[in-house]
Amino acid sequence: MPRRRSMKIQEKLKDVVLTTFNVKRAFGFVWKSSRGWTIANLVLLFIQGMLPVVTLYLLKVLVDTVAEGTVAAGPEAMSGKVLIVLTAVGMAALLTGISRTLGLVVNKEQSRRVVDHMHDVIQKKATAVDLEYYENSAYQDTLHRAQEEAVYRPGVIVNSLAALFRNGISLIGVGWLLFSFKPQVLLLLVAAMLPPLFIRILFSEREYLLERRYTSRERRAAYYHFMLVGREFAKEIRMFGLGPTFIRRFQALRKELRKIRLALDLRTAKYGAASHVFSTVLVFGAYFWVARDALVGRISLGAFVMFYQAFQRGQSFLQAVLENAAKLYENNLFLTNLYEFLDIKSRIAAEKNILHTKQVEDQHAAIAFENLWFTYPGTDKEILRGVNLRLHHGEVAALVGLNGAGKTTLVKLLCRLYDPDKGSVFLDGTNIRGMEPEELRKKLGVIFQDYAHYNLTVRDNIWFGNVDYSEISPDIENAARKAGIHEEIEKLAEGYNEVLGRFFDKGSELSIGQWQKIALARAFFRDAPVVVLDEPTSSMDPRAEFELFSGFRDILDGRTALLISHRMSTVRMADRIFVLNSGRIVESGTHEELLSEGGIYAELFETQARNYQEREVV
Ligand SMILES: Nc1ncnc2c1ncn2[C@@H]1O[C@H](COP(=O)(O)OP(=O)(O)OP(=O)(O)O)[C@@H](O)[C@H]1O
Repeated sequence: MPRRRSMKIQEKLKDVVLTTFNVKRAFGFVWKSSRGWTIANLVLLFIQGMLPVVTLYLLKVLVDTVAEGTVAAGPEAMSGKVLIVLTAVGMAALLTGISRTLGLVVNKEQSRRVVDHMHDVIQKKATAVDLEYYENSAYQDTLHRAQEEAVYRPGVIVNSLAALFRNGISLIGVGWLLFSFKPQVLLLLVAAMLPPLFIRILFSEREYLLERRYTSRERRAAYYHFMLVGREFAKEIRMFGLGPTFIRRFQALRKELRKIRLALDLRTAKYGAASHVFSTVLVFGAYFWVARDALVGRISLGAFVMFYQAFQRGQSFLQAVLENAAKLYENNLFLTNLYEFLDIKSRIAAEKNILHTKQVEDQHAAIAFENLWFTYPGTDKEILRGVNLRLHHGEVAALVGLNGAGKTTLVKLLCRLYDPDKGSVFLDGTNIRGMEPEELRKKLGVIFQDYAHYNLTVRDNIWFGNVDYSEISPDIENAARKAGIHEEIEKLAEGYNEVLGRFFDKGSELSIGQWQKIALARAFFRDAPVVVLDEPTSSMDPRAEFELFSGFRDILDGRTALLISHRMSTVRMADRIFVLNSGRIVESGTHEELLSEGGIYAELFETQARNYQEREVV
């Protein structure tokens, strides 16, 4: 039993040491962010580390010279020597001050660079992970933890390493001085520092585990804060009087988190205080011992002063070394959150073993969905259950179905934001799983129902549809014309350079219908062979919708289009209409064909038509 216990302790110790010095990756971030500044920092640290040892030695020389002067040779004979030693002490003090001031500047700049570099690393990863992760709460927890910690922890690690390095150098020098006088005192010094270190490491780990356990609660509190201060919810919060409720919920969550953290802090303080009592007793024991040696004349006065100073300074160097080692451990532990995030693998990538081309007959299809089955990860409801659908080149197709039928899901599979559980999607006869996702997405001009409102210029909003083109491309205007928004943009004070939304100063807010037209312009600017529009006119007035669709085929100019809409006026102009129901395509044909079939489409159409007529009668 004791043997097993000692093995466990050994393993834990190994684990702690490995975690503490697992600095390669963190150092890599720092090195990449600023090589020159890192080198400058290291040089300054070395100088700063050496200076205290030099100063201590000069102190010994000074005291001994003064003592020699007063006792033996007389003050005049020694004053020249004292002056030289004092000048050296002064120079060392000056150098210490200069290197500290320079060190501060270098350190601040280096930290800023590290923070910016870490933002870059996180942003690149966040834009590369599969969409699936954004719709998954475990991922949101990981992202939250990575963002909370990652930006500043590598910088802190480097600072801890730097302090470890600087204090380590001083400690080695001071330790050597102490050891040469009285080796036992050095051992006492080390023994005094170990219990506080142990407590620090133990409670760092507990804090880390606690933060992991409460991430989702922390995120929930952050969500209430986001709703309370963000614009998106501002209207409803006022209309429904939700402010006090949200504030109460936020406070309750924060109070709970505060209570848990305070309990841990109190426990840390309790054990920390006990360990400090132990250290203090040892340290004062050592002082007493050395003072006795001086009293009985076993060591010189200079040696006693140096010894006393060296012991005091050695104590603070050792404390700093251990403190920084503990910090390294803690920060590395927290950086695991970042590594967990950075190590997320994207599943969506070009697959080499995929059979690229289908049978000859299907090569004529612009898009082909073949027997698609799909369930969202982490759920068990089959959304698509064997979808077969083929669109010809240049065809304008419409997809209809009840809310939740899976229309948007089908588009997500076409864009490879998800992969189906079974079945395949072909674009121009090529299995999309064999294509690089970026290449595939370049061929698709898609606007989702929840399109983005970029609070940037009109030009940016349209240009983002294809950033491979010039920012001042005349096609930006052409796209706006096609979407029926050009005239309205011209009326804005700054035209295409007007900032949209109210996020920034002097931004112009648009109506939802106008935003929708801007999003459409973005899709048209993409200039992709396939255009997919999910509810493109849901917020447009009937005239805007009519104008858009009466010129729609000209706009498409031979491109293939898939429209998803609940508006039958949009749907009926399509060459072919597909009805998605219970995870399958259950009807397909032209508007007239489907009406005469008398199925789901006919029912949807007639319900809408009746509704309009009734409203007109009323
Ligand atoms: N990220 C997701 N995770 C889990 N389930 C989802 C996710 N997105 C959608 N669903 C579910 O998939 C089903 C189909 O959703 P989808 O958005 O494809 O429907 P839709 O036909 O486009 O509906 P609507 O007409 O309302 O836009 C819905 O039942 C929805 O609850």
